[in-house]
Amino acid sequence: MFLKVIKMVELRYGAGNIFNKDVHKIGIIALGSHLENHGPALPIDTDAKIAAYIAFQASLESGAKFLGIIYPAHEIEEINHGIHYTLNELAENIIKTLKSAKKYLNIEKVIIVNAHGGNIPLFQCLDKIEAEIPLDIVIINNTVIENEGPHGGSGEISMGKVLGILNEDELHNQSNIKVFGEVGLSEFKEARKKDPGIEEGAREIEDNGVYLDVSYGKQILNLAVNSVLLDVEKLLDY
Ligand SMILES: Nc1nc(O)c(N)c(N[C@@H]2O[C@H](COP(=O)(O)O)[C@@H](O)[C@H]2O)n1
Ligand SMILES: [Fe+2]
Repeated sequence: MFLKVIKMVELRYGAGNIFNKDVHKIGIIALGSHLENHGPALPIDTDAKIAAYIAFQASLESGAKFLGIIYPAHEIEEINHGIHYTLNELAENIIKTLKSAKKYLNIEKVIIVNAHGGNIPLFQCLDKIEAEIPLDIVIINNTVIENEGPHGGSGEISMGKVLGILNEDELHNQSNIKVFGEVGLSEFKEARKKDPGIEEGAREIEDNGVYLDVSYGKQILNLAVNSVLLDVEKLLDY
């Protein structure tokens, strides 16, 4: 049997352009959706790429550890525009991932950057997640969802242009909700009845269509990155 000798190494936690040496205890992980329709102009993993951009940018600017991205996503049953999983399966996957971050990277606090509206009910599982992993704190940051407007609408189109994932040749078709009913979640009548936010988003697409505004896209992304940086500063104070 080979004894694995772990050589003790003095790690330079304070090195590099970081907030301070304690940021290494903080992990930032992205959560979106990889498999859902966002109209003809945006890819099916738009939410995942937006979440990953915000999480990675915030980790670069703060020095906190970028923990990658969660694969599964949840969605309410009244909305069927992609492949989604139960809240329990999503929570179990997050617990497994964060346990691994604790074990291998000694992460003590985590910020989950969520960019998919269907994951919002994850809040209900926060106690379960915190109870099952030996971490101090888990924050779920939904800032980008609070500011982006309708599903596949002008906010996501404009962020998509900034990120280079927008197909501009299809922009004129994006608001054709007879064909692409997922835009603005317009075709999901039950969801519109149950959630005034979804109804408002659908009406916006029906009344105003979809437009591209690069500075609007940059503004939403910067707001989201800055809100994650604020969460990092809050966690450093604990
Ligand atoms: N997809 C979704 N599921 C829900 O349960 C929601 N409440 C919402 N909310 C609205 O849709 C936008 C999110 O679209 P993405 O899925 O993030 O692309 C969000 O801005 C709300 O307007 N969405
Ligand atoms: Fe989504």
